[in-house]
Amino acid sequence: MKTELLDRIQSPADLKSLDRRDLKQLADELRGFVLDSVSRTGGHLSSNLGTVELAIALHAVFDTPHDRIVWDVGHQSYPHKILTGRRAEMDRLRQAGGISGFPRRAESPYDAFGTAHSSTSISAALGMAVASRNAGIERRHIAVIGDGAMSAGMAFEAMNNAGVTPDVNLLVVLNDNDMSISPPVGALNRYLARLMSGRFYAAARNVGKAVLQRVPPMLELARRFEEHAKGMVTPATLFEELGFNYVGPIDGHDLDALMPTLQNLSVLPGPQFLHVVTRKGQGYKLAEADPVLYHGPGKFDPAVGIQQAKAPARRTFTQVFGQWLCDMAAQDDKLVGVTPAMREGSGMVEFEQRFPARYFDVGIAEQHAVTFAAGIACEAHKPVLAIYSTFLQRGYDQLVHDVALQNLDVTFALDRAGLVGADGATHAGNYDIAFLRCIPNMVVATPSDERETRLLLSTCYRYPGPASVRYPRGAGCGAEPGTALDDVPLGKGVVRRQGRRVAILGFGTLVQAALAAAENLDATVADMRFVKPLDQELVLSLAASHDALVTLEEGAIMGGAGSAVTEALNEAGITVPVLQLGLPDRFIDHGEQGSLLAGVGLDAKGIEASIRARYAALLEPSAQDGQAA
Ligand SMILES: Cc1ncc(C[n+]2csc(CCOP(=O)(O)OP(=O)(O)O)c2C)c(N)n1
Ligand SMILES: CC(=O)[C@@H](O)[C@H](O)COP(=O)(O)O
Ligand SMILES: [Mg+2]
Repeated sequence: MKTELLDRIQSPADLKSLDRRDLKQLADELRGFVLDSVSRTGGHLSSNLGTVELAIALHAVFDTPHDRIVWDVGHQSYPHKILTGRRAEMDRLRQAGGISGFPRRAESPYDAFGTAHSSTSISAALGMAVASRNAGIERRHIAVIGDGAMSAGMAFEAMNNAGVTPDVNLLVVLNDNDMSISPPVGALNRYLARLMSGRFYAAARNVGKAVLQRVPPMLELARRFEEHAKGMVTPATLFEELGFNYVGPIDGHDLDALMPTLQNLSVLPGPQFLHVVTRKGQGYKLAEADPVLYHGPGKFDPAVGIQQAKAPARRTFTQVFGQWLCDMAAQDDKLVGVTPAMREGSGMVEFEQRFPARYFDVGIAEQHAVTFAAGIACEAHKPVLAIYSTFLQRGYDQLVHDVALQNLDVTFALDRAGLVGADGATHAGNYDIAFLRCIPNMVVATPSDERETRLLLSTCYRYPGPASVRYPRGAGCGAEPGTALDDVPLGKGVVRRQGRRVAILGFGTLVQAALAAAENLDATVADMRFVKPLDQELVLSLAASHDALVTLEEGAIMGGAGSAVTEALNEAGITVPVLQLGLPDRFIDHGEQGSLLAGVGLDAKGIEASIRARYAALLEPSAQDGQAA
């Protein structure tokens, strides 16, 4: 692959000397490089193929890193990373010790704001703009936000605030590719489509001209209001009504349109809004045709594209959930499925096809999703909200205030619980056990394998209040989930292996590693199934029949399932040594999921080692066996 011009780019300063023709060639080279490099590492592809020209134009026009570019979500920031001195590091993208798949302040001065959860860019850029203004610093602040991310509450809140904040150097670039991960949903999306249609295009072009003439934004707005009142022009865009100067839509792959428009906007004060139209997967035919499949692929050969695996892979927990959802929906017509923009990731494709009237993709709107589910539950329907653990963090107040406080019957299917691997700390679902178990009325279930996942989903679904079932990213141990919709007694665990001296109380899929470790230790292993209600009886009986306990969970130790066990023992006035194993009090970077778990001592070997280290005296064979004899 030819990279003659790309080879000359060490930093964005090198872009300044390239003429328009060179920049276009650079775009071709950069796009080829992105495709080649993502096909070798895996990562987010379609979105990055769409931001090549935008990244070039922004860095060519603005004075980065003095000027701030804030990429929303940041999954589309690879061209930016490559242009800002990280080309050589793309080989280790999202791998342990390598660079992140998202912008990170610690990684580069060009990464103005750390992201990965969506719709934060306008708030962050506005905050920076206000700080710069107050400090008297001449600086531009640019938020680049996708049409999917634009649909979230935070983006609207920020626009609402920015539109009346005087004298801020803020430019919002809406990167509109008419796609979220899956096809976009919602009224804003429809509105954007109308904006792109001919009816609005002429009006938008006029606004563009007005901007270029440097008419002060508010005056311009007032003028158009007046004209509109007289029925002379088409209506102002929503963004203008919110106090922004709206320019566009322009072709985001056309440097001849992008460069002069950005240059003009770069000297205008006040909130500016540029609407660019791009294509997800641009330049790679297979991704253009199927941007969903190429949103976040693993490694593949670009010459042939993503291939179906020959041998059927082990079932993922997501698939187990998706199948359960369809089966339960077939049995119970009150079941309603809700996803905040994660249809594929949450395993709801088949559910949507089979039960379209009961499927709701509410957009990137976790807060709304939770309260929407609460409303459905008020009317005696049974919502199942499928949500990644990390994204439920967005809907915490809604969970407490709208669902739990009213004891509403909402089932939370929490995918990606625990360490997720390549996406890293931003996406790790490490906190849900701790933040859910402290909420009154909540049930918190932690299945240990695929079969248990199905059982606990049915159990929580039938529980007439708020209940959550958490399961990790990827495949389980291969336990056949079956087709039944049986449930299990609420708040009761089961002993999986009877041993002596030490009892391991496992919460979730680490029970499998505990069983392996227990063989060498001759320890007892209990699959606790529920963090809440906790099986107090089982905890107390294990404490009475063993010298020491170990709690095990793929979640933050602080406040987690282990804490629930120690609280129960304290309450009963029982003193027994308890070793709490789980995730430490630090953020864990990206890497391969299994290695990350091993790195924090949560594989079978690490669990055995921790238990031996803590209970060395207890496990000393001669001393104990001698006593026993
Ligand atoms: C709060 C939150 N919810 C969900 C996601 C998952 N997610 C990542 S990218 C994405 C789609 C974003 O669409 P858009 O902003 O239009 O960007 P595009 O991929 O089209 O470039 C979603 C839903 C997320 N990162 N953060
Ligand atoms: C950027 C983002 O939030 C998603 O694209 C996420 O990376 C998907 O993760 P999964 O691959 O686990 O579905
Ligand atoms: Mg989009």
